[in-house]
Amino acid sequence: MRAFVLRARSAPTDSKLLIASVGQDAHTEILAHVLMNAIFVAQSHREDIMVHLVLESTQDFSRTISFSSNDISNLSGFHEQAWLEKIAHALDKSIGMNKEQLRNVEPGICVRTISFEKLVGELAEDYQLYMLDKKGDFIRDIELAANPCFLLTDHMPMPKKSFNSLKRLGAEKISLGPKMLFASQCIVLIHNELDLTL
Ligand SMILES: C[S@@+](CC[C@H](N)C(=O)[O-])C[C@H]1O[C@@H](n2cnc3c(N)ncnc32)[C@H](O)[C@@H]1O
Repeated sequence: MRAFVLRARSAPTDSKLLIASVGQDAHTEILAHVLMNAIFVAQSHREDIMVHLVLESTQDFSRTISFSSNDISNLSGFHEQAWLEKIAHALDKSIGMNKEQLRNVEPGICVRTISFEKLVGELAEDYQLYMLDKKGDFIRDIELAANPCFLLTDHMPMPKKSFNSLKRLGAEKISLGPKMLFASQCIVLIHNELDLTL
């Protein structure tokens, strides 16, 4: 299983705001781009991929929306709008949830009121964590674990205090090269590196 976590610090947990923020300062289109590139290939989808989107601009709790590529069905198309609809629907389903609860939204999609820190603490039990960082070890100079989980951010960088807790969880910093890329572009390159080793 390959997992990707997008820490979307500027993404609203209100579905209407989320949709209204496409192309605006919060750049919520990033979430759809990440899902597109993590899960789809031409005319098909990848197997054994988990994507966790953590939306942190909230009045109550962060929302972690998790997508399992093996189980998702009835998407309305291979496009960003289809993913934004799924995210908005999950957010609507999460209204009224208390802290650290889970709700199944539909096959392959669930929403939880857990924080980024709590999520990565759980993931560290099953995955080797890799934090994407231009100053990390170049991806081709290391051997990636069989069960990698890649941690990315939106346009707002990871807060400094998160680095120490991630280090304690064994997270390694990896780089994809000298250019600052979008999170979704990082995902394409990571998939390709792993595809080449299969
Ligand atoms: C648009 S970047 C985030 C930019 C953010 N303002 C910053 O300064 O970190 C989105 C994500 O891609 C990762 N990223 C972008 N280019 C990268 C590269 N060349 N190597 C590794 N990670 C990269 C960043 O670490 C971040 O997780």
